[in-house]
Amino acid sequence: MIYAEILAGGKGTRMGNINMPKQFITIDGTPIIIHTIEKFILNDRFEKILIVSPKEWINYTKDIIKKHIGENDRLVVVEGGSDRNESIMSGIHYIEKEFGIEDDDVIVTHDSVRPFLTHRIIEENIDEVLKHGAVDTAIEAVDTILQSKDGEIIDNIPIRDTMFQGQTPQSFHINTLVNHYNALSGDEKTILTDACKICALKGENVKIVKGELFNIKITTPYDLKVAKAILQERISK
Ligand SMILES: Nc1ccn([C@@H]2O[C@H](COP(=O)(O)OP(=O)(O)OP(=O)(O)O)[C@@H](O)[C@H]2O)c(=O)n1
Ligand SMILES: O=P(O)(O)OC[C@@H](O)[C@@H](O)[C@@H](O)CO
Repeated sequence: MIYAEILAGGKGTRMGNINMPKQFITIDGTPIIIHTIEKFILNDRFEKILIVSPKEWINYTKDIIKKHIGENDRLVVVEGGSDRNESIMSGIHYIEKEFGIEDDDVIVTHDSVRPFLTHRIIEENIDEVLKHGAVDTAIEAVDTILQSKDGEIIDNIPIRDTMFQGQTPQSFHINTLVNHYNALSGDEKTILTDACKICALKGENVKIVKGELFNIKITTPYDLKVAKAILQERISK
């Protein structure tokens, strides 16, 4: 089976002083998370689309889905976890409990706050994850990337042609992801900034799907302004 999991379990602290997690802020009258869910609903290859939300926002999430999308049997709201990867696992536990997990079951995970992903990106994630254990979405680095441990002195300037910037979706054979995650040490878990790193750390080949420059993650108030501009100028169409 092919599942989608939209990650909305975060609080959005870098967005500053807001009265709700950033995924619920509206752009053009529609909450960011709804813009994102709408992209996934359009793809009928997903059996279920899980949305992980903070415990205290579950009812609110269900309410706005009802208001903007209506009843949809494929959408399921699940409680998130203490960090991003724990939220992914929380969705997977739900799948295991409700449906069981077969070796060929795959999951396409995506940040709720990246509403500008395209149909092509979703389709390529599905096609590639059916062939590989793990898939990341990335764009070629435009700037030269500097490496510095102390933020003062440059240690290394890697060859730019080999540098990419990771986005989401990130897609996995569910059992592969769970096995690698469970094999991580506590120290390894602390350095994770995404789920593909779980697989990369454990030697799994992670296939790259081409992302888009406009597939931004809305993290700060600046990103919110950029997101409004992307929508108004129809840059992501
Ligand atoms: N426990 C968590 C933490 C994050 N996320 C989700 O992961 C995505 C990317 O994370 P990020 O942008 O860091 O979101 P927040 O953790 O909400 O932001 P901040 O770090 O500023 O608090 C977001 O859609 C967020 O809701 C999640 O599902 N569960
Ligand atoms: O919470 P952070 O903003 O550090 O990380 C989020 C990331 O995991 C994710 O959105 C992609 O950027 C993956 O590369």
